[in-house]
Amino acid sequence: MALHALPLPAADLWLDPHFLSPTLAAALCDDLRAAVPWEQRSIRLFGREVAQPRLTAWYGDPGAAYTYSGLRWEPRPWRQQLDTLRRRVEAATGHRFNSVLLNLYRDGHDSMGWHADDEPELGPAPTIASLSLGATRRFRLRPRPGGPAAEPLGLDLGSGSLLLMRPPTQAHWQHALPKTSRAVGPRLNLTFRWVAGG
Ligand SMILES: O=C(O)CCC(=O)C(=O)O
Ligand SMILES: [Fe+2]
Repeated sequence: MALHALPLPAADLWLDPHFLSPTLAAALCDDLRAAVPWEQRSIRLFGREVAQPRLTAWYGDPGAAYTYSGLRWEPRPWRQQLDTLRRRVEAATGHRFNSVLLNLYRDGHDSMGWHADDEPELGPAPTIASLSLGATRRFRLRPRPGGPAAEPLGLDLGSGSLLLMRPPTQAHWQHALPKTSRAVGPRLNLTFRWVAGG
């Protein structure tokens, strides 16, 4: 029940595989899947609208608006249970967060491509706390072009795990949640963030 440091050069990465109990994690996963107004957003890719291969939702303090893949997102007001989770994550990490992006990966076809969370709203040194619920999926990290001469890393993020990415992780590494051909159930991921102006 504590974060431990993962040895990765030019990064500051911490993992608690058992941040939430399996029972609480499963209950939260079921409840959020049912209660959140999930949307499938599109991103503009080479001038074409492409549906994201996952469902998303965005909650936060008033004014914590965020531009994600060229889209401006106004946050929904905190659900009680998300606010409670935020407070727990803040206590465990020692960082403050004013918003959370929820991703629902319905099955192994849903995914997230390689990226770094380095949008201007996140400031020069973003800290991101990532809570996973439901099916275990492999989260991958690789050095950014010109980044450290280091091997890519794969982390199996299980239900109730908390991953903390502190600076300079986003500056030197990219991450992704690849598709899998394994039969997997739904996975929910919550990334708590601090958005400037919120
Ligand atoms: O689903 C995950 O574990 C990663 C999500 C992520 O990278 C993001 O929301 O920026
Ligand atoms: Fe990310």
